Amino acid sequence: MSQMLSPDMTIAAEAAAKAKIEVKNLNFYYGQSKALKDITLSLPERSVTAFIGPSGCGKSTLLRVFNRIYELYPKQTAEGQVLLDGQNVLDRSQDLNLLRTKIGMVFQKPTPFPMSIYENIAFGVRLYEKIGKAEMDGRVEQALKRAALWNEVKDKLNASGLSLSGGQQQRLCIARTVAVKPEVILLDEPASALDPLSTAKIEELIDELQADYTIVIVTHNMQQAARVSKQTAFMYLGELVEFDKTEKIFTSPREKRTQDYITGRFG
Ligand SMILES: Nc1ncnc2c1ncn2[C@@H]1O[C@H](COP(=O)(O)OP(=O)(O)OP(=O)(O)O)[C@@H](O)[C@H]1O
Repeated sequence: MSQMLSPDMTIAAEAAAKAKIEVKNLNFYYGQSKALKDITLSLPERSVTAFIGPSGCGKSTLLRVFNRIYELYPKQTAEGQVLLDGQNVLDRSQDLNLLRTKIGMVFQKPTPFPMSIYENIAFGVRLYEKIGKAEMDGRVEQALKRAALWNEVKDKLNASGLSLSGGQQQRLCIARTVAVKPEVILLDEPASALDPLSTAKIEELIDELQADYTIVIVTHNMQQAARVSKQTAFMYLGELVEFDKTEKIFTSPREKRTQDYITGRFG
């Protein structure tokens, strides 16, 4: 007979069992300069985690380690482990193309390709899969619907992606990311270049996407972190100061530095 667990124990057991990404003793260097110091944290699956902290504390650096995008630049090195479903993505043998299909990324400034709305999505899919026209049409439609953009663009799929508004362009970038069926989506300040209405749409979208994806968002905006995330990591000078449920971080943080930051005493 199975043993009954109290609700609290069940939640704790589930949280422990479903880590999607586990970071262990991670250090990161720009040349000789150490930008991340012994970071250890575990990000639960199908949930939104926010990274907050003052400018230069290492939020974007940590995000960029997850899909090894830093390797596009010379003299940037990571030490330690980043486990994706238990596999260390920092292993030399890791297939980087495969890793980047599993872990998609959306940047601060919308970066649509200079091609049609349709092609913005199809282009990425073709890099990884060979599929026919009908299936591609379906994939493009599905991705645009997932990014809450379909109704606004369905009659102009051949128009340039660059003809869209900033907020629409950012949702196109999210559609492009979703279309290759990732497991994790990294968002680096995805709404900081957008107006309040577009920001609200992106936040709504993040809330919906967490049903299917593990999401990590870097944001300067503490209200945004509080609105969209379940867990929040507060970083300072390359260290992870505190990582906890978002509600706890914003109402009763353990560390004085977190308290000072969220109450606006520095940052
Ligand atoms: N390409 C680079 N070369 C050298 N140092 C860098 C580089 N990019 C970032 N750094 C340094 O690494 C540290 C962490 O930067 P990072 O961009 O990760 O911080 P952040 O918290 O995301 O900041 P912001 O909120 O301003 O984007 C900073 O001291 C920064 O100056």
